Amino acid sequence: MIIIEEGCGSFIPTESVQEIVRKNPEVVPERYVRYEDEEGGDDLLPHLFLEIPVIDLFLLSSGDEEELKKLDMASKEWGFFQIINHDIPTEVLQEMKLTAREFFQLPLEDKMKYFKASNDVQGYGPSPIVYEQQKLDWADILILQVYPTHSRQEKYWPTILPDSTKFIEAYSKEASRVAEKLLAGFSQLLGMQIEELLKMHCEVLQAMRMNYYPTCPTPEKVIGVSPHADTGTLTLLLQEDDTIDGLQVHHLGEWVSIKPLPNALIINIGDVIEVLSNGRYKSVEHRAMTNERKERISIATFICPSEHVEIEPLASIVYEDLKQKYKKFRYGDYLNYYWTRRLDEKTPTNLGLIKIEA
Ligand SMILES: O=C(O)CCC(=O)C(=O)O
Ligand SMILES: [Fe+2]
Repeated sequence: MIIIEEGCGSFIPTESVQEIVRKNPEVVPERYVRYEDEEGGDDLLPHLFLEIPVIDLFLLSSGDEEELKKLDMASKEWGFFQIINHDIPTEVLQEMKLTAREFFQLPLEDKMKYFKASNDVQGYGPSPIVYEQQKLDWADILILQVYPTHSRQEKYWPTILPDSTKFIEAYSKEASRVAEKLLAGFSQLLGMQIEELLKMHCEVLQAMRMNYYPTCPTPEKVIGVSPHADTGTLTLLLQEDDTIDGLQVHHLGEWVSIKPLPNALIINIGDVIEVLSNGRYKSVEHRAMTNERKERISIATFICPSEHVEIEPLASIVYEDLKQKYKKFRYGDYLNYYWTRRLDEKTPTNLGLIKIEA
């Protein structure tokens, strides 16, 4: 069965996009069509192919001043950057990519064993929605909470693939090591002790979202992942195939396509850093597009504070800026708000809740 039964929870069931394409690769159902004309509305096609800043993680974590400056600039001007010299073994990256690919290649009935309950965020399925008539994303996803280990919902881990747990854990451990180095860099930039930003998280919540974007006969009419900003502290993005474009970042009023360097990780700043820094650093809106030729797989790792942690702009920065630009919020409440927003809202309203208007 492809149409998932109505559950009692808050997410509304929709169909697997991969199945829609498998059954009829030529037709895009109406609910996925965002733009009727071939030009894709006013903003569909990116006009710019720019390279986002590249940061050498080895230099950054050795205390190199220039690299720290680059991190500052990238976080102010882009909210996105790539890291090289992250020291994650190539086979760990390869095995993670393979796990994601093998999972989505499973027959539907096997993937359905991991289908998310309607009141869960974790699990397999299309992008979750909470409004009946909204437009849908052209993607299927698998979300797993990885750390802390007691927060895992093991029923969603694709153990049908014998080594998947080992591979997901190996990659996640590396991702968390990389994140700690970046957090140390941000601590310095924000005028804190080197460990302070990490400590502020209490227990780091680390989740993984594997995104599968099937090919689409009319890619100019659909969106793989709707424009959004990530709610957490940092996101680390691994692309399965560096040669397939898809990620676009909103930069200087335009959508810019991001081309990852081979073996680099793409990092973006989430709302937590935007708020802590009183808006100096930006949690930038981004989206993913599809194409006609080849499906695309990406693996996002979200680094977030514990739900009970309260986030507000750092006093020292507010003092310098003479104005507090965001209200204090509890991270868990913010997360709940995020999951109940509409997918097809054009601009992220998630900060609307906490931004103090000028
Ligand atoms: O697939 C991508 O490139 C972006 C995915 C993304 O933004 C997300 O999972 O939050
Ligand atoms: Fe994202």
